[in-house]
Amino acid sequence: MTSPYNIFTYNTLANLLVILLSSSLLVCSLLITFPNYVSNYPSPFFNSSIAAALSSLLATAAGSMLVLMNKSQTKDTLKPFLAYICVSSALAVGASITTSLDLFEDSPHPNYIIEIAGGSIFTLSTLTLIVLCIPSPSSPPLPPQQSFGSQSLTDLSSPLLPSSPPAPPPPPPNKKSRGTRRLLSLALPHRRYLYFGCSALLLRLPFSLSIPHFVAETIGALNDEDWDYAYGNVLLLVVCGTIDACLDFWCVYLFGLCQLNLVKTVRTSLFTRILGFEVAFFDGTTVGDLTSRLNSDTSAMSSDLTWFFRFSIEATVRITGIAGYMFVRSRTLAGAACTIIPVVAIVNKKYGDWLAKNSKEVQTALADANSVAQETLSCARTVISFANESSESERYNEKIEKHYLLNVKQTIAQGIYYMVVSTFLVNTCVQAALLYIGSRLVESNGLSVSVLVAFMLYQGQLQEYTLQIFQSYTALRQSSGAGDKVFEMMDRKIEPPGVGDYKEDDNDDQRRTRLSRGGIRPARVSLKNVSFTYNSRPNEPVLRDLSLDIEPGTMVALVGKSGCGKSTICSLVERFYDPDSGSVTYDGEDLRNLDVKWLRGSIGIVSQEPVLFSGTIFENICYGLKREIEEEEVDEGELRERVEEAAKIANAHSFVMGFEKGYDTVCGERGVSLSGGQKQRIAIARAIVKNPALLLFDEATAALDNESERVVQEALERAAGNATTIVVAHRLKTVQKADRIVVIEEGKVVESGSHEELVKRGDGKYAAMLKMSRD
Ligand SMILES: Nc1ncnc2c1ncn2[C@@H]1O[C@H](COP(=O)(O)OP(=O)(O)OP(=O)(O)O)[C@@H](O)[C@H]1O
Repeated sequence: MTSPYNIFTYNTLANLLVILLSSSLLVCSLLITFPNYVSNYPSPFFNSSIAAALSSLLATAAGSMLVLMNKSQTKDTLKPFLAYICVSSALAVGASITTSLDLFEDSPHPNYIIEIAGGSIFTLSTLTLIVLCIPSPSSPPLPPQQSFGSQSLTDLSSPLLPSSPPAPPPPPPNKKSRGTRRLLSLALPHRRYLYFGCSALLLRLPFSLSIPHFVAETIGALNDEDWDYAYGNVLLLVVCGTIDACLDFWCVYLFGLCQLNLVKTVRTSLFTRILGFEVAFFDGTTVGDLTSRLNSDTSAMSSDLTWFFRFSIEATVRITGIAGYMFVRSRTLAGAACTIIPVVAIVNKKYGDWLAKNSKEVQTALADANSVAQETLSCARTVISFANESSESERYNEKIEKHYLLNVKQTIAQGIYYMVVSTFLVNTCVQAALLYIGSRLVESNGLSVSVLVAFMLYQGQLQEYTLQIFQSYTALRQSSGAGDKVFEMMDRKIEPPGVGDYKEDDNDDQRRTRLSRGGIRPARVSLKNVSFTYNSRPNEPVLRDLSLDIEPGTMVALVGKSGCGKSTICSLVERFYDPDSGSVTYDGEDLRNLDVKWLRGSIGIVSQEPVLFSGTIFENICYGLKREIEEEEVDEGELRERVEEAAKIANAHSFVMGFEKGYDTVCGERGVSLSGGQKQRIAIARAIVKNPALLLFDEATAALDNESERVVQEALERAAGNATTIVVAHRLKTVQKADRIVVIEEGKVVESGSHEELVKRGDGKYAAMLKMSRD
């Protein structure tokens, strides 16, 4: 194993060596260039020495940047150095070719092909070097399972599940580059749009690039009073411009399509992932936060990513083409036009890093504001009834103000960036320098006016696309800021009771056959020496060494003071949480060995506040048969029959038929258009329509008035007919028919027996509770 000390020495030496070499090259080139320029002596080495000077200047700047950026000394930092040395050599080759071209300068047929090749190598090398400098030097490869690659949607989350045996912990990643690389890999499944988009782009570029040339040629022809040539160029401009415009549609459409698909994929995979999280995760996360992740973060990360591909490709091709054209027409002016590139690279790198950090904060602030809005709007009735509208508005304003201030900061930074880079450096300095050098060349008859005009037009484009290539990088960093938050959630380890952690083992088929529908039912449920504490309150144990055995087909009622742990027992039976010690078994099998989806599918639950979905009554009852419907196990007629049968047992059929649209009546969001008792009866129908082996009624009648309670209680008793039933109840009169009543106190079973047995005891806890409730 290489010691960190060795790597450090190697990296530092490599950097120093490269800087030393390129600096000497720079000094030599300047020594040749300046005397030539000052004396205006037309040396054959004049232009090429400028190129050599520039390339070595770039090499020096890039080398220094690498040293500055090389903070983490990992093995991967070697890669950019090797690439850097290769690119530096390419620069030197480019410069030498350009130099050798001057030897042909006096020949009657200058070799333009070699000139173009020399210029292109120079430009491409420069761009490659800068692009290489931009990412952080240490970018450890993604472990294969974390790369999205061409994986399917479900595959996106599957690698993140705990595996058996547990994988060794991954090495600490470089978050910055990992996020960006992972973001880029997201586009891979949609690469066909990118391929076609890029083809359309490459096809249109020659037409698009030729336009300034025709403009310059027309102006030159007007100057020479060559009218036919001028009109011919105008015609060519119109033809090329029209073709360019038609192909532009396909570029916008295909890249846009890629973006839409990207957003869709990220959203659905994130949504699936979130639904797989364990219940404890939802205890500590607000809905607003999650919707923010799903809406703004996913669209922020995807929108810039697609345009990154488009603009970086377009800009690279345009820059190469323009630089090639410039080097053919005047290498001196071309060299001057390219000097700005490394400066823009450095400024952009700094700006991009800052923007990524700030954009993460902006997204967090927006998520906070969303949480408040979501919470307030979902409890609008309560807010209004307490006349707290203004204080809630104030709370939202505070959060949105923070978001606003962060955006103001970003806008100021944006303003400074455009002022310095775009307006001052590019528009002012470079234009003035080119006009000055160009005028000197025109004065000494080294250049025609039409070439200078073409240069001025092309240099505008050159600078614009140079900026664009860096801005697309900046946008990528910005989207990776939002992407980090999405990936954080994607990578979040699912704790055991989540639905996403299920791993089949050899015994599963056996178990499922034994326990599947038609197998043992109703179910037998046992809790053996169960102790449990919620993670969010580690110092407050809820259940303490609790044991409870529930015979198949019996109804067991859990009673006790508020907060003694009754609902927690139901949550453990549903495997929303795992006990800290002891075990919960279902037909003798520890819940941890069962497919959690299958387990929950065999349990029907009715809680105190049933949540109905916004669809029709029929759809709400069918919700309990989702799997069967998806797998086409029930046909439409059978479905109607089962729904009506369940509704009849739940005492819901008659009131549903009283509605004008019957089962097609819309429940409204969260069932607002139904009364509490009606909602509860729909919820009972929903729970029993799947014919569950175990029914959990968690204070199902607690919120109802006497009449509704009676109807619902009747429904519950009828529904309990075929299943093992656990009833949690406050009102003792609702549990008197239970086979067994279990009294819980401080997380322990303190008494158990039928109503009659417990009453007979006289001095027991139940008898006392009963007496109190009658008083
Ligand atoms: N998600 C949670 N996170 C942390 N603590 C919780 C959570 N749910 C319940 N608790 C705490 O656990 C204890 C038992 O709660 P549980 O809901 O099981 O009581 P309960 O007997 O059903 O009460 P009630 O009859 O009032 O519904 C309480 O102190 C409660 O505050």
